[in-house]
Amino acid sequence: VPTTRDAEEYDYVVVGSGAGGGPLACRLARNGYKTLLIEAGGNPTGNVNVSVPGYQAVVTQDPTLRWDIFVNHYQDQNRAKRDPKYTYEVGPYQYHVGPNPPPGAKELGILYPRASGLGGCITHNALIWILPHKSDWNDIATLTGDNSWAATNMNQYLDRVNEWLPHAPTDPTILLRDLPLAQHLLGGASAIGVGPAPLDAIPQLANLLLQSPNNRLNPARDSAEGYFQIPLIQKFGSRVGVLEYITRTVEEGFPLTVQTDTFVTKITFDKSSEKPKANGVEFLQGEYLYRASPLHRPGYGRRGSVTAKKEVIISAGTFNTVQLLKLSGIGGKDELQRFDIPVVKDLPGVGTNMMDRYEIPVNVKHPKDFSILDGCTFDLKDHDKCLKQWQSNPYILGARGAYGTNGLAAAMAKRSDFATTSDIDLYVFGGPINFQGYFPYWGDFAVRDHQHFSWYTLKAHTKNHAGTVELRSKDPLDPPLINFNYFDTGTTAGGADKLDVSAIVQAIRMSRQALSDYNAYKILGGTEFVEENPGPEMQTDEQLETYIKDRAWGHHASCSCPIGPEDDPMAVLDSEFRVRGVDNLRVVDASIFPKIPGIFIQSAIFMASEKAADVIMAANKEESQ
Ligand SMILES: Cc1cc2nc3c(=O)[nH]c(=O)nc-3n(C[C@H](O)[C@H](O)[C@H](O)COP(=O)(O)OP(=O)(O)OC[C@H]3O[C@@H](n4cnc5c(N)ncnc54)[C@H](O)[C@@H]3O)c2cc1C
Repeated sequence: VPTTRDAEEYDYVVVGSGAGGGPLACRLARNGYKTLLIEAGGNPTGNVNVSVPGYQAVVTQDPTLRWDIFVNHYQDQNRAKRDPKYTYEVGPYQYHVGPNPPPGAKELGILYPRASGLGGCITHNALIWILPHKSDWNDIATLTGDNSWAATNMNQYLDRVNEWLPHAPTDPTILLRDLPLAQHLLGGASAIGVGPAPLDAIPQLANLLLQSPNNRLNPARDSAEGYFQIPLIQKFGSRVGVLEYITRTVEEGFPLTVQTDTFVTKITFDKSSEKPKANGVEFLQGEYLYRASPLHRPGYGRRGSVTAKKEVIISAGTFNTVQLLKLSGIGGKDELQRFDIPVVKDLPGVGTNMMDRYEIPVNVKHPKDFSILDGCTFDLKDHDKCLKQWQSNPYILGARGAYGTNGLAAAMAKRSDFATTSDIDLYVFGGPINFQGYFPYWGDFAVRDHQHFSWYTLKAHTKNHAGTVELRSKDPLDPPLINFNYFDTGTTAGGADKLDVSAIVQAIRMSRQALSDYNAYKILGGTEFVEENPGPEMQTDEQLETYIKDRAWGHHASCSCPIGPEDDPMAVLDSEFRVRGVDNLRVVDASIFPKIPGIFIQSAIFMASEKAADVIMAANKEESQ
């Protein structure tokens, strides 16, 4: 394959167009810098799967977007197999989930959904928009001594995000037309201590659901317990995010070049001076090149490379940024030498410190369907009446029906008894789905019938930071080896694992309280239900801890290239996103955080991305003076 060097010269080359890279590339271009945004995936503009909030689960199955990445929650595969989501490969991109695999099936682990396409995981995520806590930023300022990370200063970056990102809660009337669903939501309100009297329940619930979990005017917002409807990244009930911002930036004529279907394989360095200087990237061009894509075909891809006059910025996400740095010679030297990769900079922290949240459901089943889902087939086919309704009412949110929501109707926010700061650390979402975590075709499973309701917990401010991302091979198209090292196999100092699991036990008990309080609103006519998971037999702390440790999952992987202080040998980045020990190379994505931020992570990444743009432009101005 001939090697071509791109004739164009760009100021900045940004690799990866998700939450980190997309907004950054747009901001640089909008300030006049010639920017190249390189994205491994294609351009999903016009893909209805992406636009419909109600498809948030099934879009993760879209073969044109998805990367099937499998991870280990536990390295001990026998322990890992206690999770019914444990998956085996039985043929190319064909899977067996759960026990009793057929002979010859290959162990894979637990599916970790990732999207590859313009907009990254923002094109397939659950749309939930919850702002970080002040402590997330103040802790970085304290750790690094760089006060520009202080929460008071970070506020301006939220304002910048708000310039391009629409977000709003769903119209509560969509939810409240289904009285048994409303009955469950009232149970949740009651469990968190704000349940209205049964006779006045619906108008009061509507009022409760108008409250925002993001109220910036409330100084006590970070520790405020309560009951909220969930803001989504959407406009008139359609997903709007990074993809649209990138498209607009190009259409408006800013100097942004977007190169999709281009997989970056290596960062190149000028090694003529003592400190290596990043000066470009090498790539392969073609669709679905990464082996994690179910549409991958072996043996193609056109080689190329491009130069960056000023800087290269890596935003390939928590797993792929690590892989790319290591393949380019930046990582722990022992690992690099094992794969015969010349060491550019020995940085042992690359691919360590990885964090995630823990999530777990309580699922119940009713004998009758939830009426909000009548006619919803979640399959993009002509018979999908909910899709018709969504398509016929493009400008009236309340008229778009169930697909104008992401299916997670409301959440209880709580500070657990095991939190070590004043911030809330539990979000417990309720919705008419059977959500049990991620495995191949989990989206189809979650909506296969319309009789399930789940209270599903997201544990924030988790303490485990023992996750790692390591090379599996020297081949850039091979997904890396990802170990989260959950609970007692991870961070245990100070009883960290126990604090995490105990908070989740408390959340399960709160979910059950909500299910019990459902009965106080029988006036709304909901039927009885059966608890399927964890199941009524699971009552003691020990039983619930086992259920959690066996089945918990996460989807906010982060912190694998952490910012840190100069004297910390495991810090990968300085407080200005610069990779230590080399010039002209930064990282801007979910991997940069020293600690996992907030409750939902996209808002924190967007804000960091806007900050990075500021920092990069300021450095450039300084240099040219
Ligand atoms: C199923 C799911 C639901 C979620 N729901 C929510 C939610 O509701 N709210 C929330 O706040 N967060 C949510 N998240 C998390 C959030 O979407 C991610 O944390 C965030 O998108 C990560 O941003 P990033 O920039 O680090 O990486 P990504 O968004 O993953 O972007 C990385 C991009 O880099 C590209 N890339 C990778 N390697 C290369 C390479 N070598 N060359 C070129 N390009 C490359 C990828 O194709 C991808 O487009 C969800 C995540 C998942 C998986």
